[in-house]
Amino acid sequence: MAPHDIQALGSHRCLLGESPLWHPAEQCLYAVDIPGRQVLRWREGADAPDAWPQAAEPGCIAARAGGGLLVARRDGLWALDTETGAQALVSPPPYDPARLRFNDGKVDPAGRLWVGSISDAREPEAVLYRFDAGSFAAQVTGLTTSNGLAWSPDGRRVHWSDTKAHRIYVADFDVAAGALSSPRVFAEFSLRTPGVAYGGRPDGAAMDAEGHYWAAMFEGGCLLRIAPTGEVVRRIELPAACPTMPTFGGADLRTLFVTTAREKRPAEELERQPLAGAVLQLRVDAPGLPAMLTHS
Ligand SMILES: O=C1O[C@H](CS(=O)(=O)O)[C@@H](O)[C@H](O)[C@H]1O
Repeated sequence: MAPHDIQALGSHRCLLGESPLWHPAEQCLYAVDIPGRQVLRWREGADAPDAWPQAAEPGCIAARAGGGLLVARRDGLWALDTETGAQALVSPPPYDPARLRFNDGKVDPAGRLWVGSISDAREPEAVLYRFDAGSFAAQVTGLTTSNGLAWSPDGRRVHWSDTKAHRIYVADFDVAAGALSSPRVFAEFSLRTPGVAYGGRPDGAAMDAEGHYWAAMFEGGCLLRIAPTGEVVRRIELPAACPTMPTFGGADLRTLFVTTAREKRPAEELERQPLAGAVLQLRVDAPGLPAMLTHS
């Protein structure tokens, strides 16, 4: 694949794909379809993914050190045995599932799962949690759509976003303690303004080995590569208006896989953008950081 030759991974289309994960031990791609209520896995060369139906919307997944996945669903945190298909509740949710569900999540450099929630009514009642030793501890409150988690290559800075607020934040991170401090705005984007072209809002993200943060811009139809200073240094246009999250994969971690959404998009847009809902793939120069495994 030439640079910026953007293709769909097979013919599968998600309603709202999210949480792409290149499994470092299995060398294959996983993702979720949130409203489609499925965990998906693409094996090398397969057109259609394997699918594990879920009883509630899965917001994100993480690879477990002992094998299988953790699935953060509206109704709690679940273990999924990808060999047998068995599912077991690990923890109930730390919120009211009638109003919130889990959204973006990622494993920190010490193997703890961090996962945030999203408010169905898009009120600022969502929280970013750390899950460790069997319990959730709130780390950031007052969010609307917790998203965009990514650690710097040295593990000393953590980033997250609030999609509705159009902001990405950064904080110092103490790996041993699993604690963030000095949160500040990393990058911010214009809200929708009548008469002005809309650039989208920051959704899921991935970090490359050079310490640049890649943000999917929901309704902006692009990926942004953002330097550690917060400056946007590159923009890659995508053939889908609603990318939701990138992740680095392939043997050299230089293939960027990007989940996208087609749910609730206008019919004329879907006609113009037949790849909406696909997992997109493109080659990039700087490799990404491998996904961490969780010990939970
Ligand atoms: O449900 C979701 O939607 C949001 C986009 S928005 O909050 O509706 O603008 C997306 O960012 C999120 O990742 C997804 O889970």
